[in-house]
Amino acid sequence: MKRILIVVGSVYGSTIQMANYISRKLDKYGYEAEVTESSSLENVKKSNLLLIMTATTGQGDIPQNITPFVDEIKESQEDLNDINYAIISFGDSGYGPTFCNSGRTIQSILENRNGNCVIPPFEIDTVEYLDPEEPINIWCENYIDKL
Ligand SMILES: Cc1cc2nc3c(=O)[nH]c(=O)nc-3n(C[C@H](O)[C@H](O)[C@H](O)COP(=O)(O)O)c2cc1C
Repeated sequence: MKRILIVVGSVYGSTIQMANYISRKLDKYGYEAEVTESSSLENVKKSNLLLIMTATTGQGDIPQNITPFVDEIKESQEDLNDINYAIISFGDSGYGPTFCNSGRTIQSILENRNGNCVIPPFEIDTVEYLDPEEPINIWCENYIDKL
């Protein structure tokens, strides 16, 4: 069974709700998903896929709850070619140039460490959806078979 580690960056909790929602869906598809707000490279290596789901805070900043995790990846000297990852970002287009910047920053850190991006970065403009689960359903329809 494929293990998926979902690391969530959130300030107000809505991204955690979406992570729990996707986790339940992944379980139904036969994956073993774990949702966490704090993880480590060691944990990532025990999983088949690292799925980062993150909000953006401040002016394009990464939520504090995942900065230790992101810093560990950034400061690691390892080649992370064995690590498969995907990123789903949540933001608000009203923030203009910093829209979903947290996900973009993490994407570039993982690219620099040579991680293996298995699904194109997916950016959700939360103000576009009345039903917050809708973009998650779209992501699953498009990509679940690529996990
Ligand atoms: C103080 C504050 C700053 C924000 N800054 C940004 C930003 O720079 N870029 C962006 O795309 N969204 C920004 N957002 C929107 C959040 O990323 C978005 O609402 C997200 O869904 C919140 O997720 P959470 O409930 O998990 O924290 C900001 C929201 C707040 C309240």
